[in-house]
Amino acid sequence: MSVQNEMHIFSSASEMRNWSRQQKQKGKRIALVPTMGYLHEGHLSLVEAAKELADIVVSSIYVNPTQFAAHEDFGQYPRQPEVDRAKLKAMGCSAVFEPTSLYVKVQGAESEDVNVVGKESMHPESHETFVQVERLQKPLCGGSRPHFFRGVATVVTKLFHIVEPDVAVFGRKDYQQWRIIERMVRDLDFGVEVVGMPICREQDGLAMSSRNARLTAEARQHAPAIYKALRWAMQAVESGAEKNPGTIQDQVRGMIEQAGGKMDYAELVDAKSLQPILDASLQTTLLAVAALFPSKDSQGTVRLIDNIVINEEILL
Ligand SMILES: Nc1ncnc2c1ncn2[C@@H]1O[C@H](COP(=O)(O)OP(=O)(O)OP(=O)(O)O)[C@@H](O)[C@H]1O
Ligand SMILES: CC(C)(CO)[C@@H](O)C(=O)[O-]
Ligand code: BAL
Repeated sequence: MSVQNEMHIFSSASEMRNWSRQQKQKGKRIALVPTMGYLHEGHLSLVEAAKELADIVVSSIYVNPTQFAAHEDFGQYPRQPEVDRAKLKAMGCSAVFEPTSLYVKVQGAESEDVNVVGKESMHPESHETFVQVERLQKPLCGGSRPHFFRGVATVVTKLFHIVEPDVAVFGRKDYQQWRIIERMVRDLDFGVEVVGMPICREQDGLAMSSRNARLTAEARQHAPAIYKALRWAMQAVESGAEKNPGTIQDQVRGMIEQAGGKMDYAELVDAKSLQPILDASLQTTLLAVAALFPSKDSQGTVRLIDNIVINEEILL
């Protein structure tokens, strides 16, 4: 543990938990903002929201191997811990949890976490307990990243057990992730309130994402087409001009592909159940997309996700 200008930095789970418990004994309410680092304004908006919801904000920075498959960008994921710490300190975070690993290796094993590649995700063979949110994890990102939400739910469970927050703040850019954590907390009786905050965007509409830093200059210029397509769809449904999910999905795909994106998916689903819909005008609808744009690193592509909620007032 170290203290940088009053901000505590923990790498050990037990030290983190002890500190959290001490704060609770003093009557403090704790908010957790889980991240994978390389922080931008989107992350900082979550910290800002967390400050309003609790007395103390803890942020975690951990690029979690179990939510990556071997062929994905775990190695290329951008990292800048010193800069991140300075940003969190400036935002008034009280503590940062930065574990080196959250997955226990068999004593004496030679390999590091990321060198032991499971069939679907990266974790040491010695780790065998996972949390799965059965139905919500399947559609959208679960289609092309079948390992992903199992890794997310498992690591968020661990973070909740270590930090023991009263409230945890997530971004709705990762809309499916937010819904999955909400459901996990409800189904498994975690005593944590889950809050989802709106998407922060760059001036040209591109959703802020740590992975934007990996885009080529040209791809960065073209990627705002994602948000333009989402806005077009929202306008088309809410004005009554279009309600057929298939037609809207095709248009959105076309607009993103024209900008050089390779589509993973563009889907209209019910905003709560994430199940396919027949008529976009009848319920609050999530239009979620994932598309690949060229990267400047050896991975070749960057997978960007974004979404828009249509007819939001129906759900409210
Ligand atoms: N643009 C954004 N607006 C609001 N919240 C965001 C935004 N980007 C990320 N978040 C939220 O920040 C938290 C941590 O996300 P993460 O560290 O993976 O950042 P990220 O920018 O989404 O990275 P990437 O998409 O490249 O993995 C998540 O709850 C995520 O939804
Ligand atoms: C929630 C999370 C920190 C779990 O690793 C990650 O999926 C993210 O940054 O969105
Ligand atoms: N925010 C999403 C984390 C991931 O793509 O692994």
